[in-house]
Amino acid sequence: MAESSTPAKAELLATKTVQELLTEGELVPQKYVHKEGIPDPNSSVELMDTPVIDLDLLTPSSTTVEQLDKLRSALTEWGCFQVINHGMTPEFLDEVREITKQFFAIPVEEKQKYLRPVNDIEGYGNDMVFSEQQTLDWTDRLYLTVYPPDQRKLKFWPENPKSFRGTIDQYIRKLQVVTVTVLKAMARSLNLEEDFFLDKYGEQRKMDARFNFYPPCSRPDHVLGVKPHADGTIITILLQDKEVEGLQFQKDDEWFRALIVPEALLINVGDQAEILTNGMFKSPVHKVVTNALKERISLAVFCIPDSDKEIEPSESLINESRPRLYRKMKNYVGIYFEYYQQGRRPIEAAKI
Ligand SMILES: O=C(O)CCC(=O)C(=O)O
Ligand SMILES: [Fe+2]
Repeated sequence: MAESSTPAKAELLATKTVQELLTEGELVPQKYVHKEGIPDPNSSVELMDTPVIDLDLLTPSSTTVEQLDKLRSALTEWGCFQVINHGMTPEFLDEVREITKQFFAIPVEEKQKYLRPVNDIEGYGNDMVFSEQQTLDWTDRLYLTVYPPDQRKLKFWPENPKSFRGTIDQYIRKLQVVTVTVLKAMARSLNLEEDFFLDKYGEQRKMDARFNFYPPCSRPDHVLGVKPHADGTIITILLQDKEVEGLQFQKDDEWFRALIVPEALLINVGDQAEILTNGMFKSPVHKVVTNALKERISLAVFCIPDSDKEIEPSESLINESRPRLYRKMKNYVGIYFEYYQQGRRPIEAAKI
């Protein structure tokens, strides 16, 4: 989640979408080039060994100690895991991927109807640009608030493909159930009260969806699909492309490739869960590399706590050997952007 709120006083610059650039010529503009180069953008990077967990085995009635251990060690070591048996068929997930591809494939002029206004976060376009110095991401996006339903700005919701709105509505409904089950299991895995994370997620919880489209890029050794960042969420639920890799996670200063499991959702811890667990769960730094030949899509759904909730480490995870690492924060996503654009990790703002 590289964007979350609109900062008050930045000068916003309009840019073209990557798809538009590509219709104009082959050359990658300097604004996208990381001069120092991208270390190892391709498959010589090792695969992560995060677990694939059956969601059914995380429900209170069927959880075993073994499952919770598996979950806890994935979230403390990597900050992410993949989940299967989440109540959606592989065909339905393919449909979600398909409508994403179809939206980005409609003519540019038609997509312009959904264009993100320069000072808004929602809509179709690319990164908000704050300075001439910002290195841009090689991606086009559609960013939508998808939950609660009454906060949807339908003017940004595509009518083409026809099934877009209905399919996303259904997908988001299913994700409510997944989110509740996962947040409860996360709490139980740390011996916290089952509703610990859910309470912090709050009544006024929000979900934003970011549909990502990464066109092929002729310079994968110097251009990133998404710069390294951690998400400002409590958790993020990601539907990856079924065939094309690109996502990488950092662990102990090394990068690892996320495995594609077509029928799975990838769930990662966000900064707010790292704060709530006093650093027990890691909000992992991740990035997306580009591919010279193939396009890639993904759909990230950001679970964002009620901005009125105070987010601070659980007392039960603070002790002599693990002193309190973070202070109390409110509306974390409000500070997220400011830090991100300065190239700093927003979670630093919460560090004691
Ligand atoms: O495209 C991906 O796989 C990940 C995108 C991502 O990290 C994000 O949108 O925050
Ligand atoms: Fe992310």
